[in-house]
Amino acid sequence: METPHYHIVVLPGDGIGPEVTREAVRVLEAAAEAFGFRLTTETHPVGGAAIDATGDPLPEPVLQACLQADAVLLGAVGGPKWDNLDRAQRPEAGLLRLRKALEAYANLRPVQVPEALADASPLKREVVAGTDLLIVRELTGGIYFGEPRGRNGQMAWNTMRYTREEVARIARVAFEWAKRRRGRVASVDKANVLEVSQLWREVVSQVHREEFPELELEHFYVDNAAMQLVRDPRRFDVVVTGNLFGDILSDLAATLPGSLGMLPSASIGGRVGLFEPVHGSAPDIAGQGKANPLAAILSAAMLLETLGQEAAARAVRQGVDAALAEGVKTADLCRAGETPASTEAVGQFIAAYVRQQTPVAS
Ligand SMILES: NC(=O)C1=CN([C@@H]2O[C@H](COP(=O)(O)OP(=O)(O)OC[C@H]3O[C@@H](n4cnc5c(N)ncnc54)[C@H](O)[C@@H]3O)[C@@H](O)[C@H]2O)C=CC1
Ligand SMILES: CC(C)CC(=O)C(=O)O
Ligand SMILES: [Mg+2]
Repeated sequence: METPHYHIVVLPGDGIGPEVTREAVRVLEAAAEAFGFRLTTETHPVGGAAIDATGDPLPEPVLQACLQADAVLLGAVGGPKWDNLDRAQRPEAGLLRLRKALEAYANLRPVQVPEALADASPLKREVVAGTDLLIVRELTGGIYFGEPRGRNGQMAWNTMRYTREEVARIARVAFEWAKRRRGRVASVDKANVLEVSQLWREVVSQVHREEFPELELEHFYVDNAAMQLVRDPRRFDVVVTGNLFGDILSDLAATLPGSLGMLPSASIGGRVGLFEPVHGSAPDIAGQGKANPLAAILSAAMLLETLGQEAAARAVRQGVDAALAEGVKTADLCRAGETPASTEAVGQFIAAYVRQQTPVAS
């Protein structure tokens, strides 16, 4: 059989983006070696780095490279240096344009609390231990993209807008994942106030009734969902919600494993998937070798899975578990008295672990 070959575009971005992406690429290269596939990478600037190089946060050649790749691995964009630019010129605008151009409308954000992290959470161990939920966030619609938008001297305005089709397709993604998991979907909206949420609720209910009646569906208002997520996270299996609510709830959910540095994501829907940690560029710790690379490494595991390299993805996840079990972890996960490992040391540990794995004979 011909050796599979994957071409990955790597967009390190800004702040800790390059630091965590370097470790994710190290682990991907180890996986290719151990599991017998070919991996080539091509690295481009995005966000602030691209603004500095070209004046544009998503230069056209970078976008074209992404559209032609097998997958895109991104670090994070943004930082104080670019905070005073007009909205459309900011690093974040480049990322939003990339998501839209890739038609990556479904953002999958798994949140798990492995045993080794139950004490890293600011919440009680008995509340968080064993949490295993999946946030399915709509990524190319809602208030981040709605028109009209703008500002004048006296006011500013944005539009939260969803079509029936946009809601139905993200609802289907959530129900399909629930089928493969524990069969429960929680849909989050603000239907007691917003028309757009009333439509959201109506369409999610219709997709449930007509296409997935065997699954369980609950509706939550977003304020209550935020409270329930920290009060009793294990009640959730799949959580489906819009762009803004999903953005906020996923950072909130990072308190469950104890750090934003633990949450990976996959953004899918178009031909090319985009894989990136949930966190941002963390300017407060950039350049210090402190950043937790696990969110980026787990995003690389999601990339491998999406490309059909399930065994390699499993080995990467086991490598992450092994690092945590052995206490090879960055400062954000350490309790008093524990010695933190550097970003690089964590990546090296997991790459070495993956290299030792023997693929299952096919
Ligand atoms: N996908 C992306 O590229 C995103 C970019 N941003 C941008 O990032 C910049 C900073 O935004 P913030 O609100 O500070 O959010 P942030 O996610 O960068 O940081 C929030 C807090 O979490 C910590 N943190 C984040 N990732 C970490 C990691 N891997 N290891 C250890 N600690 C970690 C940071 O040190 C900070 O205290 C802004 O310009 C923002 O627009 C924010 C979120 C997503
Ligand atoms: C455009 C990004 C900065 C939005 C964000 O925080 C995210 O996607 O998690
Ligand atoms: Mg966010």
